[in-house]
Amino acid sequence: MSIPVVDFGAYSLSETDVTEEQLHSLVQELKTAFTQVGVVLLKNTGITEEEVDHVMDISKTFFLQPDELKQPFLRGSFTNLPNHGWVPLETERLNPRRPGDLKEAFNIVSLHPDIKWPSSDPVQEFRDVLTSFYLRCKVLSLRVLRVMALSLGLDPEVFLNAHSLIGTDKNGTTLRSLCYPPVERDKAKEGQVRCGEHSDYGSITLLFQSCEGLQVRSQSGEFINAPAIRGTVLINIADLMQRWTSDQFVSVRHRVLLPPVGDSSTRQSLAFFVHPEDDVLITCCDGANKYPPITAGDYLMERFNQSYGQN
Ligand SMILES: O=C(O)CCC(=O)C(=O)O
Ligand SMILES: [Fe+2]
Repeated sequence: MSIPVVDFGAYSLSETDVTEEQLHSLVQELKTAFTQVGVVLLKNTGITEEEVDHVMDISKTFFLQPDELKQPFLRGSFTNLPNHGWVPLETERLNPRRPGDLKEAFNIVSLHPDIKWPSSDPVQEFRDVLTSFYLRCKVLSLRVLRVMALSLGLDPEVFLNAHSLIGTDKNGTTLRSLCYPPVERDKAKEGQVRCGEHSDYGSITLLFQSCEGLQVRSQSGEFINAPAIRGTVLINIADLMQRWTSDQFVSVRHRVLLPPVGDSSTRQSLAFFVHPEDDVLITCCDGANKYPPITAGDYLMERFNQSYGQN
């Protein structure tokens, strides 16, 4: 298996007039990718390498600060936003059978003006840079969701209607900036990895990577290295979308292992996890009733409890 690369230029963020013909060809390409592989690399989306670099640079500056400066933003300390904030090293297990993941993260779930942001001298730009990137990812996601609905012969608005409150506390969509620090092999615990194997929880995920390291599991069960091509965004189907489409779109398991011995580099990535509104009831879109209806919010809480060792 290899990950298909699709040119999204005709419907990129800077394009306002996509023709029927161009849209039709994107619909076909994304249908093949999402029904057969579950993942695609999109190029020419309108989100530039420079934008991604800028978000990664300011994020790295934040992560390199001492923990006591990050502590006030700890995940779990924001009222009504259980997933918002800083996730320290080794506190999350995306595969609950492994030790804590060797990664640090910052999750942005809501853009509400009252939320407090890191703003000390070296990270004064953090809020503006991450907010504008969040909004760019939101627009791209909505374009992709439209193409996805068309590819299943559905009303083009069907997924969009369930994603109209992205960036508010009624919707779980999250921009997560991830940082995988250099690994000291002799200190790593048995079975510990950078990011345990898992599938994502929501509709789709957009992923920007600084370098290779991500592995994606093919439908036949082997893990393959995902290329990190500058200027592209990797988009994968997540579990709720698979359920919503009665398994027509397939979500993919993926992971980030430890780097090879002797490689002491830092890895960074930016993941935009797209979710429907919390109160949207997800029922199979083809009427098949293959899975019982569940609200997007209940489904998400169930999955978080597994990753943070509760339940
Ligand atoms: O960092 C990566 O490349 C993958 C991160 C990921 O899969 C996740 O946080 O869900
Ligand atoms: Fe993931």
